[in-house]
Amino acid sequence: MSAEEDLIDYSDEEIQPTDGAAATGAAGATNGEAKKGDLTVTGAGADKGKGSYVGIHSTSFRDFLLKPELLKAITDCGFEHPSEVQQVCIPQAILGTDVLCQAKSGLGKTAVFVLSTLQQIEPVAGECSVLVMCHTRELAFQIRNEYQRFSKYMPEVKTSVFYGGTDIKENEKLLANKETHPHVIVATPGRLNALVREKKLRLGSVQRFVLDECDKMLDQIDMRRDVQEIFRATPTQKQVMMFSATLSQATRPVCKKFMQNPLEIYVDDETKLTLHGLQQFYTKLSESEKNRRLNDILDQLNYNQVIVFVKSTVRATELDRLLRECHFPSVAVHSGVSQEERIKRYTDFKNFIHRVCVSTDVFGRGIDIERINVAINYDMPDATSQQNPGASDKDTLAQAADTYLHRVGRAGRFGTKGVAISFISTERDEQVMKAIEARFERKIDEYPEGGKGVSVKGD
Ligand SMILES: Nc1ncnc2c1ncn2[C@@H]1O[C@H](COP(=O)(O)OP(=O)(O)OP(=O)(O)O)[C@@H](O)[C@H]1O
Repeated sequence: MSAEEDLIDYSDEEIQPTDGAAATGAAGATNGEAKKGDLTVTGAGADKGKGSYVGIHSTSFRDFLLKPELLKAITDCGFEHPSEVQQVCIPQAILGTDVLCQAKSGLGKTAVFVLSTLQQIEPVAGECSVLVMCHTRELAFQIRNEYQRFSKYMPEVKTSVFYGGTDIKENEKLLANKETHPHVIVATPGRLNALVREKKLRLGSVQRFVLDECDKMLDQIDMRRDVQEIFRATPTQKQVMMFSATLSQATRPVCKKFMQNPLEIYVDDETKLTLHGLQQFYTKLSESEKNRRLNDILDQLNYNQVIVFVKSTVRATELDRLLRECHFPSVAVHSGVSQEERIKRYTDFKNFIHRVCVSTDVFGRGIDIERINVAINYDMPDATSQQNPGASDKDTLAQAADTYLHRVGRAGRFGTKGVAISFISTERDEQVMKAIEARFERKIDEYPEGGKGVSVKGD
């Protein structure tokens, strides 16, 4: 049977919606629509008032009535006030309500599910009750670290991360021993599914099922198949939460098939998806001018850390080599290096050992490195029809615009200042840029000669 034939056609699949959430948090909740800043909130518990969001207006994390252990960890992390998305989601999520959430990049979606799952957790030895999945290994690693940060004062809670490219035997060893068996598992779907299929991991105790970057995970057919298989191995009664900065009208019903009466949060006005603190530019040039221009920009801008996106692993390796030859403290992260080395490079970059990271789309979503204040599209994103057989040009351009939004969102996180610069060298690049401008109703300016007036720092 060919791989294609083997695929489950999702539209024919009957996913059993969970009903646990309906029985708990959503019980008695009314459905309606409300506004909270840039967010449109519908579904469970959204409409406790007319025309405005009248959930808990929390100016402090204390208002959520979280466990003291969590509040202490939140203070240690330096979080003072919950962000808009946290204000909207956390009060419902800690009640067990299903959540489908779109919110701008870098505004704290991770803490929504990390805090709300830790708030509800009652760890039992040898049982996993929280399952979080995302699309890349580095992101899984990062999310696990967030769990560790926030569960600092909950030593009884064990968290593990499982992803491909590492020795599966090590995962199996952890799972075979009640003493080391995690209560929270963060994983990429391929490895997780392998563990489930081999019966090394049993998911009968899962109470919370989280998908980060859910559109990416469900739009990609092979990943969706793994996610579905894993979903089916978990109990019917559970809380399901999904998150992304991009959630198209087409993807929303797919996500909702996994849920029961969810709280839905969308940024329906796409113009509100771009980050306020981020200045966006393009620069026109030929392919052969790219290296020189990158050098100039890196010399001109007073950056903290820079991420440079390229379209292939070969180009990432080459560009990184070139930058290091020019004495820029650069590192490359892509799927062409061993997994151990990839995580090492990610960690080194996060720890400021390198200032420039050349990457493929492996780092295009979710990766949170607060000192990145410049994002450069050395190669413009473009979802080709090869990657999306049958997709229309309109759809591939929309996907490229999504990729752009996620990539540039690596700079200017949590309201900080940042700069994004895109290299436009082909007609297709121009088309993609036009699609981005149209979609987000934002004119992107030409990068000024010598970087004049472009400021990347908060002063
Ligand atoms: N309430 C808060 N106060 C201060 N910092 C916060 C708060 N919430 C989150 N942060 C920080 O903001 C940064 C971005 O958060 P996070 O990575 O969760 O964003 P995100 O919404 O998942 O973005 P993306 O869509 O890019 O994945 C992180 O460094 C996080 O620690």
